[in-house]
Amino acid sequence: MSQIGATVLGYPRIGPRRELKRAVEAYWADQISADELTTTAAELRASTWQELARRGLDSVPGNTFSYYDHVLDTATLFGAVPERFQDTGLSELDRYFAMARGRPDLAPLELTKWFDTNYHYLVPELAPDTRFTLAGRKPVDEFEEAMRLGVRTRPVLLGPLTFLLLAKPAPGSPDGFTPLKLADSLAECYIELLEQLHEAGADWVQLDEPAFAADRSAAELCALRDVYARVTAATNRPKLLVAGYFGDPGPALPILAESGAEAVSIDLVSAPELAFELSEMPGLRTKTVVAGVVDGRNVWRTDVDQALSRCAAMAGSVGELAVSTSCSLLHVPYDVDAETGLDQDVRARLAFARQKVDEVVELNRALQSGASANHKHQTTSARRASEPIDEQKRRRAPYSEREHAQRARLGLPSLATTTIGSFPQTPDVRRARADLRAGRLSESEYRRRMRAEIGRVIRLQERLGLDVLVHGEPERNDMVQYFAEHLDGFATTEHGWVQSYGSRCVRPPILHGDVSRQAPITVEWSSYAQSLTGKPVKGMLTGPVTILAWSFVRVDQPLAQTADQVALALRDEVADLEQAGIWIVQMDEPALRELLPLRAKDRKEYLSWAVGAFRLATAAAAPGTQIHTHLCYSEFGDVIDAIDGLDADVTTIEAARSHMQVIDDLRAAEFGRGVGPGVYDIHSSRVPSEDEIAKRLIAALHVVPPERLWVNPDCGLKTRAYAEVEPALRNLVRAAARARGGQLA
Ligand SMILES: CN1c2c(nc(N)[nH]c2=O)NC[C@@H]1CNc1ccc(C(=O)N[C@@H](CCC(=O)N[C@@H](CCC(=O)N[C@@H](CCC(=O)O)C(=O)O)C(=O)O)C(=O)O)cc1
Ligand SMILES: N[C@@H](CCS)C(=O)O
Ligand SMILES: [Zn+2]
Repeated sequence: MSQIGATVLGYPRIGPRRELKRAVEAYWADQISADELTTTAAELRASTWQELARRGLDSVPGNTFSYYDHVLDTATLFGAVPERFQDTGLSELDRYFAMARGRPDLAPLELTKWFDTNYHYLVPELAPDTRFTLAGRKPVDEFEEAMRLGVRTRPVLLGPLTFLLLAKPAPGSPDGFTPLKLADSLAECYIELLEQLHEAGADWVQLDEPAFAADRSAAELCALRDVYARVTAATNRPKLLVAGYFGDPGPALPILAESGAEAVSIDLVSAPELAFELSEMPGLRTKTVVAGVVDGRNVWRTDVDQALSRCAAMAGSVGELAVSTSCSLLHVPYDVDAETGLDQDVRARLAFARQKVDEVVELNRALQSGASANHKHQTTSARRASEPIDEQKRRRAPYSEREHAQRARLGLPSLATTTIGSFPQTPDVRRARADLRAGRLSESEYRRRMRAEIGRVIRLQERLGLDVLVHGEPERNDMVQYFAEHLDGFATTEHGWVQSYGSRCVRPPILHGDVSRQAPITVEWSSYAQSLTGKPVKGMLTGPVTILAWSFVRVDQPLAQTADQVALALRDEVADLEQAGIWIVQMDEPALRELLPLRAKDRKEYLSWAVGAFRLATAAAAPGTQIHTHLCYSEFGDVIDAIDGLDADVTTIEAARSHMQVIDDLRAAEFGRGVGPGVYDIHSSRVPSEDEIAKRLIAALHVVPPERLWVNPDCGLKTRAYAEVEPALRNLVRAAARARGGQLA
């Protein structure tokens, strides 16, 4: 049987030119048939396997393809389809997409972020009566498909424990039910699947268990031991590689070391100290340890000497040593070579997925030959920013004084209505930007079109009767990339797409050096919008933590220091907006929760610098300038104190999807400033009724006094269409008016 040798834990699947995104979206729009979609998918899989084999991997991961999300794939594979999606009369493929995206009459599964990355998965819903069955053949079919092309893959499956730990109890489940209670029945299905893969000729299967990089209870660790005892005891099965990543698996590692699995992989990028601790785990002496020395989540070339010395440290403690990436390469773009516009110095320091495959192969070769490679790649610049000054993180007046000054200046009503910033990015707007990039449109014509769009957005908001207007962000391709394109110290890519969720992708900027701002970035657009209306226009900025969270960051200085550099640049932007007569500035921090360390012991330090960076960016604002912040995409209950610590005058926060759960969190924290719990779920095309919004306002008014309650959607409207946005906002404004008039009871 083959050894693992050089491998990667997973690979991007959207296609080097986003072929899958385009095909899936065309299928949804009825522009191509299911057959055409499956053909594109098969072509993408084939080219991935062939390329990975050609580049010299000894073990090629399989089953890394997904039409939407690998957690959803796992749920459907094991028959965990919530009742509302059964008997719909839909084809298997359409039912799968309905679970992901919903239908007018069917709520989708909840979407949430994958550990501390910018990828989002669909949350399986499990109930006490969920009966797992092996309902599909995807991993087996794809294994056989690859075999026909001459590649024996190593099918990658989401591990049973991580699957259960990522799931949530289905609505209506009794108190005390946890998905983990279904472990026995799920283990049986894994055994059946492993038998099928064995029969098909798979010699290795990878089971991903990243959930153990977070704090886990004794019961969860026990379940890990029991399930793996059961699964590994199966007789007709391939060898098992259990992959832990995104951090130190802590007490899970000795359990896996003593289990019957033939291999474990460890993430030596996030937990390099593990390389020196394996000697304490005798169970590993008979196992293959897959050393995750090539960073699967960042884009810097690997320091070969450092990687080899980590491998060398493990040599005496393990059976076989294999070389790999720290995690799946899902989180990095395909190919540096496609980026012809990048600065040469920056480019020379980068490795995307393809280059990382080459690095793994090269490292494994060096390891086998016992040679120490003499390549040295300095990952990032070593320049240092000046120390942040604590006084710069405090506003000039306490909230009570600021509230007074802002009330006098802005004269807003109770339950003031606003939106979160972006309005629909219409095909015309996106096309104009594509034309600008391609040189088909001049810079001045592009600006003229964006101003025309801003004019339309302002007129619409005036017609609807909103109180605080926005310019609509038409000029932004993305809320982080746009700022990166205007700041020194960042590089941006042309083709560096990474899947964020489903067919949606982002191009994370590359933060490679010291960050600074040469000139105002947003002032021109916000002041143009303000010139068109007598109502206040909110300036719109992305906060330092979110800019870091959604970029590839330098690793040669602490993140806290980089955050303060970004914050100082934004601080200048806030000052310029004030200077231009913008009295309300929103600094979005949707990713504040996203960077929260997986282990509780590391959180205090993170929250301290993250909150500090936000304050550094905003605190210089005059007391009469109203600072808003906006948070979304997460549940914020466990960071509510940090949100309070941001000291923003108004916090708008996603709430509609979580049934206004945030209201209870705010009550518990005695949150004493302006708050806008989102009353309209912008993730769905459904138009919320006036009554429904009014009910949400009633719930909020139990906790927040009317003069501090803001009425707004959950998040920006960029992914929606005007046909939905206009009636939804009309209902929102009407519901607020009813509430102001006390007509809610
Ligand atoms: C809020 N979220 C974000 C995250 N990370 C970010 N960096 N940004 C975010 O907004 N993480 C958490 C969440 C994730 N959510 C989303 C939501 C929506 C998207 C999304 O819609 N992505 C778009 C791409 C956006 C973009 O960069 N647009 C560019 C390029 C557009 C493009 O593809 N152009 C075409 C030509 C178009 C034409 O001719 O009509 C082309 O180049 O081929 C732009 O507007 O200029 C997506 O389509 O996937 C992502 C994450
Ligand atoms: N201002 C941004 C925030 C998104 S989280 C928007 O409205 O799209
Ligand atoms: Zn948002």
